[in-house]
Amino acid sequence: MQKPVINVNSEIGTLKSVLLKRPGAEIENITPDTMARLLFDDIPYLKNAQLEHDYFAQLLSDHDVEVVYLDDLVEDVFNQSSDLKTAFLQRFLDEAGYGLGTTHNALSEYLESFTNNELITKLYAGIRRNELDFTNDSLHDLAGRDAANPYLLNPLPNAYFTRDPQATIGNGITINRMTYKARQPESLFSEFIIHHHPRFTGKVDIWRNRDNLTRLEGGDQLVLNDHVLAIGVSQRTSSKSVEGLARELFANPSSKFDTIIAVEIPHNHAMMHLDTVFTMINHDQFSVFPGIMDANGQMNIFIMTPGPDNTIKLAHRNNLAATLKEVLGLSEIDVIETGNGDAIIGPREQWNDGSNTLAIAPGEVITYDRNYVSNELLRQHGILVHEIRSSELSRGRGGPRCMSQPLWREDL
Ligand SMILES: NC(=O)NCCC[C@H](N)C(=O)O
Repeated sequence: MQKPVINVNSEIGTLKSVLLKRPGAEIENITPDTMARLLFDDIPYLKNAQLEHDYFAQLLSDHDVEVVYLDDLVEDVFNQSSDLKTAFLQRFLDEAGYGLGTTHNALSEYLESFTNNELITKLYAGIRRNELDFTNDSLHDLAGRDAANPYLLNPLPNAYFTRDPQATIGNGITINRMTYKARQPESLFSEFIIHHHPRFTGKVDIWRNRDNLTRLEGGDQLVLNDHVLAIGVSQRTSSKSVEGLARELFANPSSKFDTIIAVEIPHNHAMMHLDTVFTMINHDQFSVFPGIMDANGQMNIFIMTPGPDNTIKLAHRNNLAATLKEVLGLSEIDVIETGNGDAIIGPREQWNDGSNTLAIAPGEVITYDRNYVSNELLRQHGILVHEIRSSELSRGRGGPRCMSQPLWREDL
């Protein structure tokens, strides 16, 4: 492996480079009827969502963070090679259920008629059934047809949550098999740029690839330090994936990771990933939503470490703070409760991603402005908090950590 191009050995090291996706036309293809399966609870107003996102990007740039747009990287590769573009389109259509037949041919021809920039916008935005005029005379298409769906190609409105389709860990990455159909195409883009963009080709360890059939999402993958990960066992990440990743990381000589804490959280939409209820904000400070614990403050946590002959040792724990102290070698930690642990404010602010902080340096975070109780509490605990506007972005149920994929953090 050459000089690394990805370096993420913590959740808090000074952020130097990050992958974003600005919300685009895909947001305007959410309707009340499709909202639930597209994993939205409301329809954001695109113009303001973009303004809010641009503000987020500007704040990052102002702090010396390189902002890289995922779709720009895809376009770079399309511009370099029309063969790679065609192969990508074929795979995209194949996974959408149009491997061959009349619809495949019509869609292919339609997509190839755009400039590369427009094409990428289109792939994210989706294609409506009535956008193309063709006669469907293929059994292949008739069999797989879902006439109730207004789209031939579904929009990908969750693409601005760049945290989830892949996850950077150390000098490598996992390219994730997403849980729901609504998000599965997103990691095709990640796979494409990691394999083909000159910034990454041959320079990144791929810890786990997209061909795995068990679900894994980046919102559940937290890099606590240069050898310890926390991974949520959640609505989106299965225990099988956590074990598979542990096997890979423990056995691969390029990996320094030797401890994974698998943290079981409730399986629901309000807290679909571990980072919606738990983030690291300083060496010894964490934001936690207490609703993930039972009335006695307990939960299911498994510490995984390498055993003899490629086995994995499992140790059960039930207290999050005690487990963090144990695996991070800390004598004390500061657990800051979302909404100050209040029975109403806590769940309200968690719903709008009050726990989902993005650390840009130790003790310095970006949060949504609407979570003012949690933000004030963070300040009282000595954290430097930068607030971003959040009326529209929050409607997709993800916050600053969800909207960002670090590519480089300074080592601690
Ligand atoms: N890491 C995150 O928690 N990402 C937020 C993803 C929200 C998106 N609407 C989803 O349900 O997948």
